[in-house]
This record gives sequence, C-alpha cells and structure tokens, in this order.
Amino acid sequence: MTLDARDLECRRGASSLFEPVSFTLAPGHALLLQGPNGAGKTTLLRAMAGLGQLFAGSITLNGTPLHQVEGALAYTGHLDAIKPALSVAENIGFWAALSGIGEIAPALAAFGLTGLAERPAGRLSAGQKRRLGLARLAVSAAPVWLLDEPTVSLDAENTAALGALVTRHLDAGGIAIIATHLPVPVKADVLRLVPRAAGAQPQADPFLDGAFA
Ligand SMILES: Nc1ncnc2c1ncn2[C@@H]1O[C@H](COP(=O)(O)OP(=O)(O)OP(=O)(O)O)[C@@H](O)[C@H]1O
Repeated sequence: MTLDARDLECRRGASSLFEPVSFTLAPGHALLLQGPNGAGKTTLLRAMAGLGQLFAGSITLNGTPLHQVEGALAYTGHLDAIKPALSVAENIGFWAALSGIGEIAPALAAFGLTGLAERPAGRLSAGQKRRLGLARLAVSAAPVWLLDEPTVSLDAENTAALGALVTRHLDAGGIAIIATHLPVPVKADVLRLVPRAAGAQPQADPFLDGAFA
C-alpha cells in the first residue's frame, strides 16, 4: 500500500493557496502538515478526503484515487461529528458498527472515557468531546487517517494517548497525515505549506466548504 500525492494544489477563487506539494507515504509512515494560519492545511486535508476539490494534482492509494477506495479513509476535522443526544458508549458503538467491530471497551479506555460511557455526549466538556471524536479512530479499520488539529483541547495525558493510538496504527501498517500547529508525539516527516499569492482575496466555495456529513 503506497499513498502517492503529486503536485497537489488548492485554490480559492483565482488564487492558489500554497506552492504545489508532492509526497509519498509507505505503510507505517506519517506526515505532519504544517504552515502558518491560512496557508491551506484544512483546505488541503478536506480535498484529500474527497470533501473538497483539488485544483490540480492527484492523490492515489496503490494507483486509485484515494477517496474512491472504499473504506480507505478516516477523517477527523475541527468539528467532532458526535451525536449529542446519544451517550458516549452509543456514539462509539455507532462508529464501531460501521467498521464491523463489536467490542467498544478498548476505544472507551483509549481516551479515558470508560467512566463517562453513559453520559449524553452533548453534556461533555470541550476536551471530552474531542476525546470522544478521536475515539472513533480506535474503532476504525481504515488504513489512511487524515487528522486536522487533533490535539486541540487535549490535555497532556490525552495528547500522549493520541500519540499512542496513531503509533499503534502505524505499527500495524497504517498511514497518517496530521495537520497541526501543536506537537504530536508521533514519529513523522514534516511537510510545510508555503503560502502563495500574498494579498489575494480568498473566496468562499460551496463545494470546498460544504458541511462534513
Ligand atoms: N469559507 C471560506 N470562505 C472564504 N475563504 C475561506 C473559507 N474557508 C477558508 N478560507 C480561506 O482559505 C485560506 C486557507 O484556509 P485554511 O482553513 O485551509 O487554512 P489553515 O492552514 O488550515 O489555517 P489555520 O492554521 O488557521 O487553521 C485562508 O486564507 C482562509 O481565509
């Protein structure tokens, strides 16, 4: 399994956001996507996930466009994608069922959620919600993880838990791309986006900015 990204470019209106980027990731490898505010990290990650459109370039998994490979992707964005009326355990159970996984106790334990299992997700604190959103990864069978600022709102203990979870994923032959300003305790290469077109006016794009379903 090889993830191959060639000459990726994203635009807002007529402006390219960053200098085109290329990279190749073999199983067990991770990439930290860095760059200043507004460089286009979130836009690029969403485009790689098929939630937005690349202006140019291609990203393939073993030669097939990444977002066309069924079950290949787990994406976590700025929103936690949790159902507030369901309990913590019910949220994790829902995601586990999507992956055909019956056992949720390890996912609860991965982010210290065991004692919160019966609490409605809508009543969790910001950091607890983030932990629940990330616990999805513990019941994901996807080989490629795309994570946007996953450590925001996490304390040191849960940042370490995320690092351990990603490392386990890599050790099992997975791949991860992580957009982040904060340190993530994972062995990874770094790709820094170089902003382009200073002063150009970014524009809203209904396709790029559509809600994450
Ligand atoms: N809905 C939108 N409408 C117009 N411009 C947008 C919209 N969303 C993002 N942009 C612009 O696109 C550019 C890239 O934004 P993006 O969120 O991808 O950057 P980022 O590198 O993830 O930033 P940060 O580090 O602040 O999270 C920015 O100039 C931003 O203002």
